[in-house]
Amino acid sequence: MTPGVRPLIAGNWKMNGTLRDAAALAEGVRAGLDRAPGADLLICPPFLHLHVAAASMGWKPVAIGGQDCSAEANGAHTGDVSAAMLADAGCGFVILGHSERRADHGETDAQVQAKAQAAIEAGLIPVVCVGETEAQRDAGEAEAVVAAQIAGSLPPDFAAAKGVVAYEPVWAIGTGRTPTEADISAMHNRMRAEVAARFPGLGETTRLLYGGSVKPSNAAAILALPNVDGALVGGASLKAEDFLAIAAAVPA
Ligand SMILES: O=C(CO)[C@H](O)COP(=O)(O)O
Repeated sequence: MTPGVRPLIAGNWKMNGTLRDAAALAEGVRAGLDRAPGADLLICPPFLHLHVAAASMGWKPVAIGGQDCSAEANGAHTGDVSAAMLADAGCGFVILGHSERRADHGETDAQVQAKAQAAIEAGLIPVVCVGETEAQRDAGEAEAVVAAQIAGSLPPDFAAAKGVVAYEPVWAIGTGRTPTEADISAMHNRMRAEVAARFPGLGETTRLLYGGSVKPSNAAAILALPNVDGALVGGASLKAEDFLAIAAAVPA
């Protein structure tokens, strides 16, 4: 953890479940909140399930987020959802630049930066994802790739808007494989240096999350690492029990 920074445990539900599932999952998280007093919690349902999740929370105290937004404010952009629409639906956050968006939709750093700026202007906190592929790690390029993604994906207002960076090595997502604690530490230390250099006076306390096969059994060790200020959880966030167990693993 980073001294003075309140941890954030975020659940990315991806494209899973029905309205009924979303209501039950959100209610399960809300009902178990007292197990995780040491962290802020964020759930990111699919767009169509945002309203039932928000209603279940009574709009608080678990934050709600989208999984993407348009860089455009409105207009003829079929299929897109604007940042203002997310805010209107009860969101306080939005995940941007997830590796699945970068891979499935060809999103570039410049596009992610534009989306993050749009999110900030709509009053949302962007959670910008970065991370290397397995080939990039094997080639010894992991830190350089992540540093370049940070340089290219974060808009100038990012740190002042309390933007969050999530390190998610692509090869660790949904695979059950995680980097070693030493590798996570090395990457998060590098990320801290990059963000602090880019945003002097603010980047030192920017929340840096780790994501990629986080589960109850490995959460405590990962969350105890310096410069790891929380987690972005995929599969394990689909069970309230597991998500809350991860949040409860935040060091006191
Ligand atoms: O979604 C994640 C959180 O964004 C990330 O992809 C990790 O997924 P997981 O490996 O299923 O936890």
